[in-house]
Amino acid sequence: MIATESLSKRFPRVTALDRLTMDIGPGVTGLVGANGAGKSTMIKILLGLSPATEGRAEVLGLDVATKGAAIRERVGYMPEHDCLPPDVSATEFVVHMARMSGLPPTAARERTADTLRHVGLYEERYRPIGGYSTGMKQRVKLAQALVHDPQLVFLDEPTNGLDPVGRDDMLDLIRRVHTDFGISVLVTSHLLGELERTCDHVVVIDGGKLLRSSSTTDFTQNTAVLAIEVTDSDEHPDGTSALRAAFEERGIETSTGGELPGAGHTVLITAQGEETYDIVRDVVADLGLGLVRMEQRRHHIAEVFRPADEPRQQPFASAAAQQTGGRSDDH
Ligand SMILES: Nc1ncnc2c1ncn2[C@@H]1O[C@H](COP(=O)(O)OP(=O)(O)OP(=O)(O)O)[C@@H](O)[C@H]1O
Repeated sequence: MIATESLSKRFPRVTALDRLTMDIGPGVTGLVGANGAGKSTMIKILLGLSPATEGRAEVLGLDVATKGAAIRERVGYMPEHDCLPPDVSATEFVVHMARMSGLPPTAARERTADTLRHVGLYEERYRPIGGYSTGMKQRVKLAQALVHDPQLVFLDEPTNGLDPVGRDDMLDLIRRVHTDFGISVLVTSHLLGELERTCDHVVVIDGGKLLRSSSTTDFTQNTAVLAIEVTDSDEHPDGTSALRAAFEERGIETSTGGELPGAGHTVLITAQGEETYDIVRDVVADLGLGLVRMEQRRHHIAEVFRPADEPRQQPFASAAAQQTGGRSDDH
């Protein structure tokens, strides 16, 4: 779908993209990087709106240097910043964008109604956009990117400014753009964590350079940590503590499951090999407890780039910012 080869973009004072080579297939792909990493610059080059300084890129097999108009016919674009006219309704605006894309009047109206229904704006579609919430405005921007039924959409920071619930809704919507309509998606974010459940593939850039390009499952490989949850019993009213004590007696270090709800009932141990599973089975049986869950923990994408001993190299927003949906330099 997208291929770049040694792509660079130099502004007088800054190199926004530095010899970046990548290959992106169909599906939902996340382009992740801190603010200023070069994400928006990449999208503008891929749309043929801004020329690269060197290197080349193709979108849907079309050269960005010479086929910009043909690319924009086939690709939808949701820009990062607010760009909506306040005095017109979502219907008027999206119909206008559909007409600009070349749809005849009737088709434009029909596609607009369908698309606004899909993004969850059907009820409010005749109200002026100026009175919309941030989440509703983001949906209008998404609708205008989809209205001409593109093969691919570029979504630039679509969760920007949304609260955690609004972000989850938007991420679900993005996933459905692909599953319901077969449209491939390139979505940018400065929050690694939010792309984990949305994207099939993640490309990470920092300072205009490619840090990593992998499928999401490669990022989230199994760890050696086993999470175990047991029932309580009459003999052991606190089954979790009894289990921890039994492991410690056998020289197996334990910890609890972290901050998540219910984590206090989860015991974590490090698997040394297949025999660890037998040990767990025997320990739980000896205590007369019920085994509720035993599973291998998976990495979270953000952990891959947040090694505990190298916090200064972590190029992305802090975990706290990820949880609150905040960003340090909103603009
Ligand atoms: N037209 C321009 N002229 C000069 N410098 C620019 C221009 N556009 C972008 N830059 C610089 O290029 C670098 C990459 O910017 P870009 O907007 O692509 O980053 P980004 O990853 O999209 O971040 P953000 O989410 O903050 O927009 C930044 O240092 C930015 O200041």
